[in-house]
Amino acid sequence: MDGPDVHRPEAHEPDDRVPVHAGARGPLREGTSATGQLRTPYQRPGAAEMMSPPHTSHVIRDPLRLGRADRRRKEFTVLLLISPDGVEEALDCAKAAEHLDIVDVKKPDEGSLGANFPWVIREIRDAVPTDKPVSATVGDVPYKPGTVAQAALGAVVSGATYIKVGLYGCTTPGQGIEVMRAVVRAVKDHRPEALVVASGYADAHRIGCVNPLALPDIAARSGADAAMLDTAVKDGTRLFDHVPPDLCAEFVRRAHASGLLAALAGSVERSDLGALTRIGTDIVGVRGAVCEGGDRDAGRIQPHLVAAFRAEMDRQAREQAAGVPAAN
Ligand SMILES: O=C[C@H](O)COP(=O)(O)O
Repeated sequence: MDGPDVHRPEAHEPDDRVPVHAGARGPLREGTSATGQLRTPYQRPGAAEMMSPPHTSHVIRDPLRLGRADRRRKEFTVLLLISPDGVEEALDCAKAAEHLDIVDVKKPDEGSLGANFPWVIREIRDAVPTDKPVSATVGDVPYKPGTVAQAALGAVVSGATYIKVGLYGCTTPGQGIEVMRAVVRAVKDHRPEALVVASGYADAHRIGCVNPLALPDIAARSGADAAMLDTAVKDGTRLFDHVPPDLCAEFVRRAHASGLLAALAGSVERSDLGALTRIGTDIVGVRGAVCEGGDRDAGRIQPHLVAAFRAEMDRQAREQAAGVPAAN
């Protein structure tokens, strides 16, 4: 393929024609967009409003009752998804419930999007306040639509209302769409209001899976509700090391153009929040940054770190809504 080191599908291109790999030539590079639209301001279509109470923070929940300043702030409001590794940490999340929006059940020792046990999802659902949606990862999944659909059903039956699928074993958009269509059917047949999240990996070039910028199209064409990026290899490298801010902005633009929520994660730190807020992501997913010592494996989620993370998110939203250039 000529030009940039990865293929960048157009928003509605039938990607299943294209055997897209991020390839072995390295991460996405800043300024290499083939679209030329990266810095074009996009109109957020109000994707966040598609989530109904209690799925949203109060700012997003009541758009019609907002004043002008609040409406502007809402444009920059990001939902905070925190990933505990089990019931104990979920209880710590519950202590910080006022500062977070979504509790995301995973099993980090089984992978970046490692799936936890159904009974853990259920216990966590019971442990966190009922106005906080519980998300569950189905795993870093293989290209096996039947297997993955059944796992996704397990997650929704267990009480999760966001079902996240990491398309680890899919090497083409066509494979991703096949898996996600099966998941959407399995989940929505059981619980139509549940949200399905198609997740790819910012460091796809390291594992040979589907191009991260193809995720919005995969999500849209399979009937999913959100497109997400995380990192597959948790080795200290971060989202922006692999997909720089301008390409994350393109990811968000494509998701919004298809009426999807956009979610970004991958060893995100407080210092990334300025860029993430400007980009307009709807959800930021975090674990390491709110764990003791910043250690997602050995550390445990600390309520005061969740509060501090949220405080910085709020500061960024306020300052950007006011047009003040934020400090980062
Ligand atoms: O879904 C979010 C992930 O759990 C992010 O974890 P991380 O911040 O440690 O990369």
